[in-house]
Amino acid sequence: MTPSIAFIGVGNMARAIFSGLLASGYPAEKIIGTSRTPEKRDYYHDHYGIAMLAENELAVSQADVVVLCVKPAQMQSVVEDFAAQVREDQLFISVAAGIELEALSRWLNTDVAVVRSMPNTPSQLGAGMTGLIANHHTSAEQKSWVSELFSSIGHSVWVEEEEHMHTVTSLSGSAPAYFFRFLEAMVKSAAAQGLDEKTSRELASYAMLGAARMVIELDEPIAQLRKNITSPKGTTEQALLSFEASDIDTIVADAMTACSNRSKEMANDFSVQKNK
Ligand SMILES: NC(=O)C1=CN([C@@H]2O[C@H](COP(=O)(O)OP(=O)(O)OC[C@H]3O[C@@H](n4cnc5c(N)ncnc54)[C@H](O)[C@@H]3O)[C@@H](O)[C@H]2O)C=CC1
Ligand SMILES: O=C(O)[C@@H]1CCC=N1
Repeated sequence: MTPSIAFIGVGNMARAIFSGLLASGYPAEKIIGTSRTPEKRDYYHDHYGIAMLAENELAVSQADVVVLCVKPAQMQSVVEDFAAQVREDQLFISVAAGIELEALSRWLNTDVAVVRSMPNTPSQLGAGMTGLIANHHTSAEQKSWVSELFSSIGHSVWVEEEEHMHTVTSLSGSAPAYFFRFLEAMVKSAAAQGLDEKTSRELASYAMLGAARMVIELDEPIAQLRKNITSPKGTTEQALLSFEASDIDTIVADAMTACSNRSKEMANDFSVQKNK
């Protein structure tokens, strides 16, 4: 039987996941969303055909699987508000950055299966990448169902150590924004060279997509793929020399470290020590 899934907090990430699920054939009548805003409830019901409820408690009581999609700062009060409704046969999946399994289990206050995920917004096109880790109440069967769920909207990877979720956040959860920022800079530079935005956007984004596909589909080191484009005394060499002059490794490492560090700070804010 297809499990019913409740999305608590319907914003960017919840919409990305359930629209990906619907596109992959998940039945709309098995999806519930919650929102406190009547207009948003009407909109999501009308556009996606899913049930939209005002009460998180009611949605949780009707679901087999609950996907927690509110912002990290809201998570504790949202979860504690419905914790009395939780049944031990349910499965909870959090998408929140920085919130550890221990904190989620503490707020749920029941020996229930909890999966911490770090998805990304390309999930809405079936092109997502999600990092996953589960608590010890999660059965092998539940983990396999979660793998299938996230595979229907892209790819997923289980990590061994919860600490690795900080790195996952900086590598795939937040990373689409880095690539958008890179594209924005490219389109801006092309405009300065006189090319219109629509044409620049198409040229640069297909170059990005093609490069990503080469990394994924060809079994070659990334550095070799780069070298294959870089003719001695050619054009690419000049662009890459410019990146090296700006110390691209440091620019990227600093950004990824800042991202992971913020995730660690958020974990610390909700840790058991801090909440004693
Ligand atoms: N946006 C992204 O690319 C990613 C986001 N995440 C995680 O997803 C979660 C949500 O992020 P976004 O979707 O970007 O934020 P968002 O602000 O778009 O969505 C959160 C939604 O929760 C709703 N909400 C707040 N309190 C509520 C309550 N008591 N009951 C019901 N709904 C409530 C808000 O109205 C909002 O629509 C965060 O925890 C974030 O860390 C994870 C990976 C990627
Ligand atoms: O910026 C954030 O906190 C969320 C988590 C990963 C992507 N967006």
